[in-house]
Amino acid sequence: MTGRHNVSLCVRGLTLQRGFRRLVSDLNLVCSPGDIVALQGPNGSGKTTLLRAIAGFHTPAGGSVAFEAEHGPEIEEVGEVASFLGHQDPIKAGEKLIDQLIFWADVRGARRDSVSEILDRVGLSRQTGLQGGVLSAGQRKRASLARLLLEDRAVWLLDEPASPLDQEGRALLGNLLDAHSRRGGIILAAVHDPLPGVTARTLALGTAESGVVP
Ligand SMILES: Nc1ncnc2c1ncn2[C@@H]1O[C@H](COP(=O)(O)OP(=O)(O)OP(=O)(O)O)[C@@H](O)[C@H]1O
Repeated sequence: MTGRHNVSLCVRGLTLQRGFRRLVSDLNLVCSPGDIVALQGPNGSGKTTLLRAIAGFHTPAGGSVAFEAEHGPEIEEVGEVASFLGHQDPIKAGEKLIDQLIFWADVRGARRDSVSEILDRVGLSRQTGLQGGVLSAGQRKRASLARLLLEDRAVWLLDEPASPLDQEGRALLGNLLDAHSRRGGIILAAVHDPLPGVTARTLALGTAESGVVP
């Protein structure tokens, strides 16, 4: 893992729409290195859509999302600085876990030799040779967390990261979030329950503050 992260996130006047439904109006959000934000709101209020818009997977109806690095070269693509962990894990059923992690390491410019240590960190050292399809739901979530660690991006965009982790998995997640924030990483997480192990500021969607009241 490299040194400290120094990326900031600036969301200005963001408006998000799905079909005829406006989910977010004129949202402003600034995150500095180390910030943790919990996105809260009822089902369908737009938490996933907001994460996807910040990740560059959903085109906003208005406004802008910008990442800025304090030092270093200009950021050309979101993927250089952000990892997105969605509802659906990216684990392929018919491939061994270790091979999938090595593939991600290659694609995302990470070191292959860190894969075993990272799988160990997320409690999957005994599952490395198993096919993705036989992993439990919680093990697949742990594998997604391994991908986050492997990619080592500054900004983590997480959709319900604690689901469906067991108690020990939640404690592990809490440690990872805390360590990421202490290194200057930014975390935005859509949640229905408080994030484990860390104190987050809350951004509530589906309220007058987010510009839309359901
Ligand atoms: N691909 C899509 N096409 C059309 N509408 C969509 C699409 N994806 C989501 N929506 C709609 O956008 C709204 C917001 O969905 P979103 O998944 O962002 O909510 P959420 O706050 O993350 O909900 P939950 O708490 O249930 O995960 C919902 O009404 C949903 O039906």
